[in-house]
Amino acid sequence: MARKIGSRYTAHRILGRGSAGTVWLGEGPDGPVAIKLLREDLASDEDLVERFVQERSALLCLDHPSVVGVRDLVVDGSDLALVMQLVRGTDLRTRLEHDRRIAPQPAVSIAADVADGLAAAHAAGIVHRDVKPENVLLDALAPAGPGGAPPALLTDFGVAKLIDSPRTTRATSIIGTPDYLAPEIVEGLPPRASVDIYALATVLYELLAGFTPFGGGHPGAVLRRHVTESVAPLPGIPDELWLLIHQCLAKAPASRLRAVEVAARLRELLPDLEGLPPLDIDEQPEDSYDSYGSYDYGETSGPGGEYGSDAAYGEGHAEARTGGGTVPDQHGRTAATTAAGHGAGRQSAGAGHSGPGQSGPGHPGSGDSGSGHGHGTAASGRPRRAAVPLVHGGASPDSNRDTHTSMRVPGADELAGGAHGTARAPRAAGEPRAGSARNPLSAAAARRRRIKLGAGAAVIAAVAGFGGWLAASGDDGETTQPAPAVEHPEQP
Ligand SMILES: Nc1ncnc2c1ncn2[C@@H]1O[C@H](COP(=O)(O)OP(=O)(O)OP(=O)(O)O)[C@@H](O)[C@H]1O
Repeated sequence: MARKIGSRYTAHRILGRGSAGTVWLGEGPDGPVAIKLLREDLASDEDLVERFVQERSALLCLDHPSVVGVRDLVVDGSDLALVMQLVRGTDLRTRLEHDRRIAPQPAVSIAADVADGLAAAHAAGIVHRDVKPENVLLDALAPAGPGGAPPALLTDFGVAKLIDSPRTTRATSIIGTPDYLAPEIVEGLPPRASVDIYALATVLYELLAGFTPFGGGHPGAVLRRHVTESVAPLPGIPDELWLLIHQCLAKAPASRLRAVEVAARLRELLPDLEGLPPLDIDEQPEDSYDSYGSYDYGETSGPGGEYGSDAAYGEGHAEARTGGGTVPDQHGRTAATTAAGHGAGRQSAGAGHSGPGQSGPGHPGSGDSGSGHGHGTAASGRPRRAAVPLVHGGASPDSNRDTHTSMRVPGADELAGGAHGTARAPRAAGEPRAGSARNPLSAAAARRRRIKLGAGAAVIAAVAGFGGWLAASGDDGETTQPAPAVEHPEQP
């Protein structure tokens, strides 16, 4: 059923739903558009409406082929709407869930497009802060690029921050998508352009591997891994490509490349990746993951359940996010909004991309930990990462696709309790698990495994502390205004 949005737009039918609202196929004076109609509770938030209007010019000025253009912002009675360029296609999450893994050449082509979009945004002083497959749209009508990849466009600039309301924002809070959060955000530093690079590298890794490098299990465990764990090379990945991903996943923001460099380097790699099949990686959950005391998101309870409780998240102000719509599957991610941090100038705990125990770039297979990923799965019957339900009303029963979550930023001592220097090592399909009786390297591997289990015990203790860390916050953080939506990123 059609409805008017302001005086100039008509919304015809729902294209999909996200955490912030519903996206409609609409019509404006210049033709078809996509209209993101924000949730009523957001639209009735005066502070948010004010920020929405303040952001208007910044959002409207970003004009790039790899960025979904914002055409208009409409404030009309109880309607608050973002009018966008209509992209006819699908989002990258849907594609990934269908294909599970994407071959190197099209994956790199998609990532290069996103890097181009980020480069334009960063040059304009805008940090996205929510780079993830859901926010990458694939244009099915435009001519395909290398490896048949459709052109990719980054969307939702500034939206995550807009809905990050002041009353829920504390200097000590993290509000975000755990899988894609850069370590410095976990440590409470303000997000700079380099957080987008880290998230983009995470997305590229995920396209190639079928899972994110540090994801899986309890969100607290995911955050800890960003700070304390290194990532081992994906089996079979071309060295140059791994080098690039590894550099962009550096713990120290300054060690990461700038978006413009990432785009150029990715495009340079494209010819050599032609014809390569998707990586052959075993992504079954591994029992070693249990040593982290972690949980599969898919096993979390529904609204009001274990992870939906205020106690589990301390501050109890998580916002409901709705999902569903045209994207049929359920995910366990939350938008990467974050409170403006504090203590600028602090070093990342895991500073330096060649920290202790971290696998060096360009050494495929050198990771030595058997720690698994515990990842959920797509429509294939494998367990899935479902959402961490954090509902303050408004989420429909089938809409656990995305949530906002909020946690207290851990102290240095809390982070130091983690498994420093471990490298998560994905296995090639069919390769025996490290330390198993079938593994020809079993003596050394078994020794490492014992060490790992010892570390695991320490981690269980640390995670217990981490749980307290999650539960203990609430009144200790001073209430702050969120950082301005348009930032002036310090280029790494
Ligand atoms: N400009 C657009 N053109 C066409 N379809 C769009 C456009 N923007 C969003 N969509 C579709 O609308 C749906 C919801 O998008 P939305 O941005 O609200 O949520 P999301 O990004 O999937 O999740 P979240 O906002 O919770 O992170 C998605 O399926 C997306 O593919």
